[in-house]
Amino acid sequence: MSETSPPLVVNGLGVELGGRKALHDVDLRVDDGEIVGLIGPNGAGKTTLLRAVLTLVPTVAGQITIEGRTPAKARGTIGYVPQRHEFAWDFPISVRNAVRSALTNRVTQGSPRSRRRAAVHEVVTEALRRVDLTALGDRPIGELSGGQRQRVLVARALVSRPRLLLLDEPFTGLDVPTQELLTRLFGELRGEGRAVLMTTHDLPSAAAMADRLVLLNKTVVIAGPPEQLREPSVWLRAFGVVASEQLLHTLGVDS
Ligand SMILES: Nc1ncnc2c1ncn2[C@@H]1O[C@H](COP(=O)(O)OP(=O)(O)OP(=O)(O)O)[C@@H](O)[C@H]1O
Repeated sequence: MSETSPPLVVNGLGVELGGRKALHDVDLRVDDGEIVGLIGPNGAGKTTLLRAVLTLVPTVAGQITIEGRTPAKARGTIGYVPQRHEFAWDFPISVRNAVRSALTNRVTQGSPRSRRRAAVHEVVTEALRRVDLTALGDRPIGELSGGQRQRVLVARALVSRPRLLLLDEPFTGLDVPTQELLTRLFGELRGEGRAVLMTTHDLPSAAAMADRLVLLNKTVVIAGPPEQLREPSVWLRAFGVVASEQLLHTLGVDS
């Protein structure tokens, strides 16, 4: 791993799915200690972009570099929070074991053999603590609420202490206390120098917490700090609509 190469650089990325262009000419960069909000309408390609970084979909053009390496070489080093419905919640496993199963050897390989069990216990306990799930460690994952499930997914992403985190709609369907817990946690991760790329439909939260917003509609329409994106036409273009007072109202952008 190169500490000097950025956590994520995407250049001229193209992806085709089912014979149609899902993404074209996408340029994007996420730096250490930065939260980037990936925003766009349904079908804009937000999840596809995350999946391309994870090598879960093939690319047809461009390059992706993760800490200076190809996605194939960087596999297993990225923290990924998929959408909740993508996880097998009916698998008979406890919360603690669900988090432990996401742990890559990289984290404990520096520990002597005799210490390895204790090292695993420590990192799993720490991940559970950070998402406030310590009390539910023995609970079968199938018995969890939606908010608790989301916190399991975040703990799974954190347990290997990745430099780059990809979060796919982490706030969808959460109550306010859980949203606040995750917002606080993502802020802490930024403070630790981690890089976070997060898709969301929660535009006000994204504008409040992200250092930069990337408006995507098959390609990057515009990117910048939230305060620089106050021009209504930018949002209307990104969302492919002519005028939407409600959209602008949601965003707090003056029409
Ligand atoms: N496996 C697939 N085969 C064919 N087309 C696909 C596949 N997966 C996604 N697509 C298409 O690719 C486009 C981008 O989808 P994607 O899920 O990346 O969008 P998104 O921005 O995440 O949308 P949403 O906000 O609805 O989650 C859509 O038109 C979608 O129908």
